[in-house]
Amino acid sequence: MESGQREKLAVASERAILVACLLPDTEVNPHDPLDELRSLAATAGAVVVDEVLQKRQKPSAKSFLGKGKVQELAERVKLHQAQVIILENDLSPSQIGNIEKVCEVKVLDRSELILDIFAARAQTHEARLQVELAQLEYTYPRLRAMWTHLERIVGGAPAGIGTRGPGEQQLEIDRRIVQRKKSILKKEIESLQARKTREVEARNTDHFTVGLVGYTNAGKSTLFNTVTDGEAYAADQLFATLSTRTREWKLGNGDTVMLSDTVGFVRNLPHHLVASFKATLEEAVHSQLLLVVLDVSDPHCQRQLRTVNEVLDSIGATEQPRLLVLNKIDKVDHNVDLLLLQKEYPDAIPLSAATGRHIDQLVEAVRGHLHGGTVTLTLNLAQADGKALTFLENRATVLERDYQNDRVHMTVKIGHRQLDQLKAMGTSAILPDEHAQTSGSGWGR
Ligand SMILES: Nc1nc2c(ncn2[C@@H]2O[C@H](COP(=O)(O)OP(=O)(O)OP(=O)(O)O)[C@@H](O)[C@H]2O)c(=O)[nH]1
Ligand SMILES: [Mg+2]
Repeated sequence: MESGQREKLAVASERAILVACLLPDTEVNPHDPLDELRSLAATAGAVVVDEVLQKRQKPSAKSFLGKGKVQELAERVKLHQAQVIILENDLSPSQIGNIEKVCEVKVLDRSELILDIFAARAQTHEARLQVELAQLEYTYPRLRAMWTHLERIVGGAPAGIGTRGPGEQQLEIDRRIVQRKKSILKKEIESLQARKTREVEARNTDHFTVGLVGYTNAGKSTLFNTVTDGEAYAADQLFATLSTRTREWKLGNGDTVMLSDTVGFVRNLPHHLVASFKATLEEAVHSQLLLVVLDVSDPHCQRQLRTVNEVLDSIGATEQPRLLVLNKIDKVDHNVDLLLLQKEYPDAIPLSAATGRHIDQLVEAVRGHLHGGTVTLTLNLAQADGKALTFLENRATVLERDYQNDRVHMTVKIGHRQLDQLKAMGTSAILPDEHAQTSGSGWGR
């Protein structure tokens, strides 16, 4: 085949060969380096017909894999009548092109596979815009590079990913048009984000907000449905949820919080996706408490927890407390991971979102965070305490506010961690002693 391998990036029901090139710093499961790629491929609907591993000290500049390995792949493609090669590693456009030339089938890297899944799943207007932008940024240069050494232009409207997002058709369009399209998409997304931020902030002042975060397939949507009678889509596949949903969670005794379900994380999420899905995670970034949901029946749950914490740090969700939820305990009896996690995180709550077991403990813990402690303080506005004031408005619940000249006396409900942050921000702002005192119980957990 001399051209057109990549006219259609979707891999649904295609025969796929999975390949991982293991470099000294490749972050995969050493016992089964292809496990995650396998689930991603299955989620995208590919049929895996073969798996290939190669160990190298560094990638080959030309085709990432060694020359002999690429030859071997070409033979395996023929043997299994494979239609696509999917690599664990992220390749440069020309490396992809070079493997395609030898193997005569299309080649996708991990980021493109994830993009493909996102493209198929994106349901809201915003999610679609984000996927489209990410495809323009990531896939377009790769298609373009391929194109330059193709002699013949394949006409006709492509199916599959090309109809969902910007696919092969874009190849015929001038680069400048793509640039213009990108900036229009960015503007549109920015305005959606700004609106969302305003909505989230408005919600935060009315209600205590709780965000569900975690690795994809951890059970966030199941937990969301269990506690809110919501109807978030829960399914045994990766990235079942692609946009955020928020509902009331009644904790009993008249206590209500707003709970948001969010998109799941995955190791090494392509950075264009991290950037573009930040908006989807906006609710999580701004929520006052994060419930980190972990699937303890997954043998890689420890690693997944690390990924989740890293992603949260990278999107700036660092101010609110994180409460660890050890989900799917109905699937395991005292496995080692569960015991280790409980030892390491004594506040973690083991439960089953599916059966409802120990949900009451979660409710109690959230209630503890909701009530936090009450602090009375005075901000001296003449001393440039605008920052502290904004912080309080966003991160605490203001119960009372009384302006007197250049001072504002406030009573706020605030968590431990937030109070520490407030203090670190400039204690001159807070008049101590008789004005600033903490009261009440139920701090944290
Ligand atoms: N056995 C068991 N299965 C569960 C439990 N919670 C969730 N599941 C199953 O795990 C799968 C994934 O659940 P979801 O709720 O869709 O997971 P998610 O975290 O929302 O996933 P994404 O939306 O992809 O990020 C589904 O098949 C659920 O039925 C549980 O407590 N026990
Ligand atoms: Mg979900």
